[in-house]
Amino acid sequence: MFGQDQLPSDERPQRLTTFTAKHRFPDCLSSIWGAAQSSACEKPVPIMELLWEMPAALNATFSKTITSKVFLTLNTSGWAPGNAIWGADQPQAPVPPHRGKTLVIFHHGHGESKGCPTYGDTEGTTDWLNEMGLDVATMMMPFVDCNIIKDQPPSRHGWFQNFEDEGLPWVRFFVEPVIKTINFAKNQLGYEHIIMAGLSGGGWTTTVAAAVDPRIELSMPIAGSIPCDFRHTSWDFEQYCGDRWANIGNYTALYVLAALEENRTSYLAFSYFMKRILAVSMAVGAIKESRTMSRCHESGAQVLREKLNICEAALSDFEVQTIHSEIDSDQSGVVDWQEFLQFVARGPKRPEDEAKLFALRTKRVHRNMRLAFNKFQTDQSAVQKLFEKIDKGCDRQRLEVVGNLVEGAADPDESLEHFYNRTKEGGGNGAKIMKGTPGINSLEQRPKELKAFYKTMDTNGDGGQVAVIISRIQWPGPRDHETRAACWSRVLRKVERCLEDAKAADLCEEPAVAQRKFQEAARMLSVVPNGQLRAVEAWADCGRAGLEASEPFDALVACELGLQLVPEHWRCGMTSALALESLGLLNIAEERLQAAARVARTDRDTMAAALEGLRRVRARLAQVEKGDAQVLVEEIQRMGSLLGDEEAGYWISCVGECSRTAEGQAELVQKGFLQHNHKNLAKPAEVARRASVVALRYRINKKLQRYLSSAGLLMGVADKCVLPKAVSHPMADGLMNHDAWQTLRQKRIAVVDSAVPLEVVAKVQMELQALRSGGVMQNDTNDVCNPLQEAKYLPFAAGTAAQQFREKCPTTMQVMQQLAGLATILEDELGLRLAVPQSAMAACYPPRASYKMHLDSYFLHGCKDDIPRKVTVLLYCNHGWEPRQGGELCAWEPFDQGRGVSQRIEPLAGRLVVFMSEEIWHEVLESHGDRYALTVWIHDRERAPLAQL
Ligand SMILES: O=C(O)CCC(=O)C(=O)O
Ligand SMILES: [Fe+2]
Repeated sequence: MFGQDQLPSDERPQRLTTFTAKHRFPDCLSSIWGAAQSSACEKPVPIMELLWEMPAALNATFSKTITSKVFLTLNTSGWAPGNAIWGADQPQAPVPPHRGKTLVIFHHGHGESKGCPTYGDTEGTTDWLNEMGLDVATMMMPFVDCNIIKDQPPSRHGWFQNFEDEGLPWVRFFVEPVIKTINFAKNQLGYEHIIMAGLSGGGWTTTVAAAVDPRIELSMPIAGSIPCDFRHTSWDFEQYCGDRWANIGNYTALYVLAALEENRTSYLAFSYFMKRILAVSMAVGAIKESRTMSRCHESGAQVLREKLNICEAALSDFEVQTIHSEIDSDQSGVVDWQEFLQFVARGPKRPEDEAKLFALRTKRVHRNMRLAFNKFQTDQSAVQKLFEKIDKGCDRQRLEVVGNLVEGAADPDESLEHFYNRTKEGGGNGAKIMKGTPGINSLEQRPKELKAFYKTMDTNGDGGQVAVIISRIQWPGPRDHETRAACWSRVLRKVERCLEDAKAADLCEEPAVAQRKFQEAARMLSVVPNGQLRAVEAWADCGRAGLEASEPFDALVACELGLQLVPEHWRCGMTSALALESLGLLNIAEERLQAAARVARTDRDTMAAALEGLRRVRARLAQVEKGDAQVLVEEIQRMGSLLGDEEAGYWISCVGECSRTAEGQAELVQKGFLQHNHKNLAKPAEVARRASVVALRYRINKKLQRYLSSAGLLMGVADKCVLPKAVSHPMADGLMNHDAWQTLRQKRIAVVDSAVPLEVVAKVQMELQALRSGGVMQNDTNDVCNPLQEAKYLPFAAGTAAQQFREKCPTTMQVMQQLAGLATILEDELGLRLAVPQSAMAACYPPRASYKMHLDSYFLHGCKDDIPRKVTVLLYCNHGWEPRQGGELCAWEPFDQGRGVSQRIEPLAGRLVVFMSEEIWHEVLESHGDRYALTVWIHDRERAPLAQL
């Protein structure tokens, strides 16, 4: 695979231009600061621009021409001999630059020159190299900085996931421009030596390029990668250690290849990653001496820093402690030889990581299957065949129900009768399927029997909802000629078997199996006549086993499902509190334990258990509040492992970086992760610890909401979606004009005034005010970033719940549907594949409420299971809003986390704001009035669960 004969041989770029750019030399600017006109530092620089074009096609949808620009600049020794280019000895008339023998390729990775004004030279590195007498080819990765293209994929490098999924090589799009540039430099321009250096993503590219192309004699990757064994947290798609190609070489092999031949050298500059390596070396050192290493006290870290002659910023106590605890797998506080060897040997692949990877793969397979199913459904006879298969000899009635459900948009709370009538009237695919389904018409003509059918489905006597039917589909119903009673006893036999298996697994200490079996039993028991009490018990056991299997999210969901059946169930309540405790959500755990203690008042033992839990959680809360370093580190680890390396790594490294400077600490306060009085603590590590706990807890809470929502316990977070065409709206077209679409494409955010007529907005506002005074909107006390906001997710698509709201707030419903109708147009205008959840958010920011700086989805920042929000659509409904009432929305430029300038958008009535949920950091400033808004989030179809089979 390696070696020049495998590399592309192109040596002529698709376009070659030369031009002279007025270039402002950064070095110069600083030396004349305040003294002269900055234009005095601008000099014409001759530049040769190469353009490489690579077609990257997967199929009709994923096809782009990837362009890579390379800027060749010659050494500027003519301008200034030596290093001090603006010194007194600068020649009056410069000697024209001449080409040397060595070309340095400097790769800027993700580049940050903001739109390429300085031929990609982000921070003057190219200048500096030129001044040193070197010729430089400056380049960067596809889709960034100078390589941004017209129909840029919004996910940037995440776009290559599609290639990864299909097993097609995509690393070439990053590396081949480098190789071709070397071809050009050597064969066309006659350079004799090639050096390559790069920063960050450029460091990564340097590592990969130097491994495959032996013509690179000297390579210097800076902060680009780290061996995967060190649990590297990547910042962008191409660098994931999970990618197939990275598994081949695990980076380490690539480093070796870069210096394999005698005449080749590679300097690796780890910078940021250095810390982890140092920490491990420290462990080795300590182990060599004493064979064990006790938890690193701060003084220990200090000794280490002194020995290595590095400062605290390079290796913080926090870092040392974190790595120590990572190695200390039994958490005894002491690392022994065994643990250390294990750590080094196992790299990132612990059994639980393997399991997670496996789950991810399974999810992917499921997603593909779902997509396949969607295609399948359009063919009526195929659907019928499918039913036959699912039905497997069960009664006709079930078959028809499946038919109804295929039509989608099933609201679990909708009454069966309403659901049946709606699908019948609904037209489209569902109606066709029903008409073609044998037996359905005959039932329709016999209303009495239809009613009887509803009744048989209403097993728990609460009126019969779609949810019951859905759960019934999950177990085998009565077979042909089987009586209903016989069917139930068959199900009960299955339940008993499940429970036996579960208990056996309990005895064998296989909690994951027990959890699954208890869950299966609980599901069946929930629909068996009079099964509720046993169902709750099974849910409680499922929760307990889930906790033992270290699956607190699942455990919590199980207990909540139990509590839905019997709200006062003590064991479910208690286990749910324990699950919250192990999630690190101590505040809610405390509330739950208080409630459990109240319920348990009559029973001494249970009361004692609740009080014991309460004492433990309160003590923990107090330690966290006090800032106890060890406790905070433990909480960070606990929540970090629940979030996964990638997401946790993102938040911990962001917070860690911010804690080091006053400016960064202010940003943490702005994001809601740091209390004012914790700024300027003696050590940045203390700030980092406190803020990391808050940030991780915030993300855990969000993750929990996704779990609850997927289990149908919470509306509005991970709702099932429908395809955009199912919610297209004739008036959506009028919301945005040509210019607005253009702005959205380019700036990733667009603001449209009077998108909805004022009289309509006034009605919406009145309806929302009425909802709010009816106590329908609620505040999430755990959302530290969004304090005091009150919100309600309104189902706007179908079902009885939507019916209810339609009666209460008809105009709001219409407007929400109109906003959701933007999805089809968004698909066309931005080339996206979208899906629309079936609810939207109505929110009120009362006085003092705000929303700290955030993204609406962190998918591109490592949180791969975040809500798949792609586009945020907001409509403000505040008649006569005045500037003194505050509440402006501040939005930064794409991917700018609040460092540059932001636009301030007042929440004026009828104003529509549309932006890319994963790209635009935004904040709502403190409101001084009751500020109303409607928000529809449009999801990425690839990752959204569709409301169909
Ligand atoms: O109401 C607004 O202006 C924005 C609210 C927001 O950012 C959100 O709910 O995610
Ligand atoms: Fe937001």
